[in-house]
Amino acid sequence: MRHFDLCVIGSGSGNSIVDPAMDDWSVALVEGGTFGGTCLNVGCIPTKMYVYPADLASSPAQAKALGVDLDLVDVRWPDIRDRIFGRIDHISEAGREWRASASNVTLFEQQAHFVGDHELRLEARDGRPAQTITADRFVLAAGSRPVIPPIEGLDTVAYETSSTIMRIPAPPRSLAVIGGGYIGAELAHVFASFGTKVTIVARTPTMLPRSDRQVAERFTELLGRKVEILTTTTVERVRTGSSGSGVVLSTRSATGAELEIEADMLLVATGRVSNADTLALASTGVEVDADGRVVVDEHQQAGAPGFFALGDISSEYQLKHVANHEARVVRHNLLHPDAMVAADHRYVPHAVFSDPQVAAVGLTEEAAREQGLDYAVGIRDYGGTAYGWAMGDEDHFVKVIAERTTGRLLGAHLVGPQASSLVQPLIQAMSFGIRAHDVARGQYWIHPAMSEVVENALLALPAPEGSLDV
Ligand SMILES: Cc1cc2nc3c(=O)[nH]c(=O)nc-3n(C[C@H](O)[C@H](O)[C@H](O)COP(=O)(O)OP(=O)(O)OC[C@H]3O[C@@H](n4cnc5c(N)ncnc54)[C@H](O)[C@@H]3O)c2cc1C
Ligand SMILES: NC(=O)c1ccc[n+]([C@@H]2O[C@H](COP(=O)([O-])OP(=O)(O)OC[C@H]3O[C@@H](n4cnc5c(N)ncnc54)[C@H](O)[C@@H]3O)[C@@H](O)[C@H]2O)c1
Repeated sequence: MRHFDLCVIGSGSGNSIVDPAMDDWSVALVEGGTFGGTCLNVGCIPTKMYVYPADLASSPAQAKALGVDLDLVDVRWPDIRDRIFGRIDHISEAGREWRASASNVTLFEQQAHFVGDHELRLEARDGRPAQTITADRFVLAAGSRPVIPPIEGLDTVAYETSSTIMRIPAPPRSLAVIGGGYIGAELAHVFASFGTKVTIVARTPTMLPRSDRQVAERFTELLGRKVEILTTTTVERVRTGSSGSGVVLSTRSATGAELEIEADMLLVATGRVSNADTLALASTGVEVDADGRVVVDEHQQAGAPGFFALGDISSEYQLKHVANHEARVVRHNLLHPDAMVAADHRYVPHAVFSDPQVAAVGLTEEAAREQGLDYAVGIRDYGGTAYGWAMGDEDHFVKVIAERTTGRLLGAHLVGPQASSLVQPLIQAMSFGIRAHDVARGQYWIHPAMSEVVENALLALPAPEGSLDV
C-alpha cells in the first residue's frame, strides 16, 4: 500500500494546496472528474464567458433608447461555445499535465472514498486499477454537485444542469428553468439574450431570495422584462412533451392557480450539495452536519487529526473566492502546524452576473432589523449621477447600511451595471473597518465615473456628529 505525506482530494481549489515549500513531501492528488474542478470547467469561468457575449447581444435595446439603432444579426452559438471551451479545456489539460509532471506529486484520476481512518480507496477507472493508499494528512476539497429535487416525473424526462447545458449543440427555442437562484439568474440572461424564450419557476416570492429584499424585488422586476418569471410557484410534476420531445411542467402558484409550461429544454438549478457523502467519511472521525457539509473549525481542520477541508465540501458560501481563501489558509496551516491562522469569513461578498448584475457584502436590511441594530440606510440611483445620465439609467441603485451612531458599515447591496466591480471599495471599507463617512470623504472619487453612485449612497447616510463636510 503506497503511503504519502499529504493527500488532496479534489483538483479544483485543492490543486493550489500543492506548494513549492512541499517539494520534499510526497503528495497524492486525487481527482475523480475533470481536472481543475467546477469553477474552471462548469462554473464561474464558462458562465461568465457566456454572460459577456450575452451582455453584447442585449445591447441593441439599451442603445436604441440613446439614439443608436443596432441590429442583432446573429448569435453564433457554436462559435461562442467553442471559443469558451477551446480555452478552458486547454487550461484544464495543461494544468493536469503540469501537475502530473511534478516529481513529488502522484495524480490519481479516480473516484475515491475512505475505507479506514487514514485509508483511501481509489476506484478502478479506464484501465486504472483499484488500489488503496494511506497518508499522514488529508485535504478534503471534493466540492459539490447539483441537487436534483424529488419532483414527480423528473427522472423520466431529459433535463440539463449547469454541468451540461453550456456544451449543448444549439440553444433551444424555449427553456424552462426550475430555481430562482444564482444559476437560474445567470443562465436565463444568457439564453434569453441569445433569443431563447425562457420561463423561470421560482418557489420564492422573488428571485435571489437571500438578497436584500429591495434588491431582490428590483432584480426580479428587471429580469422579468426579458424572461417570464413565475414566483411563489412550485413545480408539481414533469413529463415529456406530447410530440415525444421537450418537457411539460405542471405548476401551482401560492394562490392555487395551476399552469402548464411547455419548453424544448429544461434546466434544473435548485442548488448544490456537498460531495462529502461520496467520501464515506464515517471511518475517519470527520463530522458531517445536517446539510451534508464537512464540519471545520476556524483553521479549516476537519475534526480528525491530520484532516482539513475547504471550499464547497464544507462551506455554506459555495463561492470560488471563499474556496481560494480557505485553500491559502489550509496550505499555511499544513506548513505551519504550530502557528496556524484562522479563515476570515467576516465579510464574504458575492455577485450575480445577470441582467442586471447584483452584488452584495454584509448584512441585508432585514438581517440588520432582525438583529435589533440601530442602523441607517443610504440609497442612491445610478440615474442620479452624471454617468447614469450618460447611460440613460432609470432602473438601478446602490444601497448602503451603516450603524447610525458609529458610521460602521454593516452591508452594501447593488443592483445595476458593473455592480460586481463597484462593490469592491465597500468590501474594502468593511474589511479594514473604515467608517462610511471616511470612505466617502477620505478619498477622491473620479468624476464623472460610475463609482460616484457609491460615493453618493455613502453620503446619503447621516454624517457622524462633529464630522466635517469636506
Ligand atoms: C454554474 C456555476 C457558476 C458559478 N459561478 C461562480 C462565480 O461567478 N463566482 C464564484 O465565486 N463562484 C461561482 N460558482 C461556485 C464555484 O464554482 C465553487 O464555489 C467552487 O468551484 C468550489 O471549488 P471547490 O474547490 O470547493 O470544488 P470543485 O472545484 O468542485 O473541486 C472538487 C473536485 O473534486 C472532485 N471530486 C468530488 N468527489 C470526489 C471523489 N469522491 N473522489 C475524487 N474526486 C472527487 C470533483 O470531480 C471536482 O473536480 C459557480 C458554480 C457554478 C456551478
Ligand atoms: N455568480 C456566482 O457567484 C455564482 C453563480 C452561479 C452559482 N454559484 C454558486 O452555486 C450555487 C448553486 O447555484 P443555484 O442557483 O443552483 O443555487 P441557489 O441556492 O442560488 O438557488 C437555488 C434556488 O432553487 C430553489 N429551489 C430549491 N429547491 C427547489 C425545488 N424543489 N423546486 C423549486 N425551486 C427550488 C431555491 O429556493 C433557490 O432559490 C450557488 O448557491 C452559488 O453559491 C455562484
